[in-house]
Amino acid sequence: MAQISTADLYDERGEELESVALQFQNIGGVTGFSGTVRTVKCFQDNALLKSLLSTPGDGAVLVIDGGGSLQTALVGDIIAALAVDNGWAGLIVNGAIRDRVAIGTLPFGVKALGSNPAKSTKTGEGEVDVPVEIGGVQFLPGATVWCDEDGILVGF
Ligand SMILES: O=C([O-])CC(=O)C(=O)O
Repeated sequence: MAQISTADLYDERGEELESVALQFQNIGGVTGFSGTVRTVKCFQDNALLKSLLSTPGDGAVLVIDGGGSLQTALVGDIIAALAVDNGWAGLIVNGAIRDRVAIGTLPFGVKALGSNPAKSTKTGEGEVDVPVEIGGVQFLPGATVWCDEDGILVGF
């Protein structure tokens, strides 16, 4: 069954939920997705998120706070396919991705600010499952996030 639209969910529960006004692009092959929030905070370096997406996702959505940098891609088609194989529901990337066309064929939700063919560094620097803020909205690990073409809602 299709998930409830974010607009209908907002009408039901708006006061309890936060809505992200920052405009993300819908890049994945699935646009409506939801799940428990997990987080990674990293800057132009994607080794940490790759290792996390190599572990079981159990239907969670990984919120990647790349500081809004569009200088390098944090996710490409290989990492996105890894996430699909490990049972993640989707990614919200406060930053750039690459391999946009290939990611669009995956049965997977990917929202990102944009794309850039330049790759990220691979030092592993960053933090996992810390609170992150995107567009003025806090994402706490363990919260629930709902995404579709209209936007992103987060709450409990
Ligand atoms: O390796 C990277 O930096 C990301 C990438 O291109 C991929 O996931 O395909």
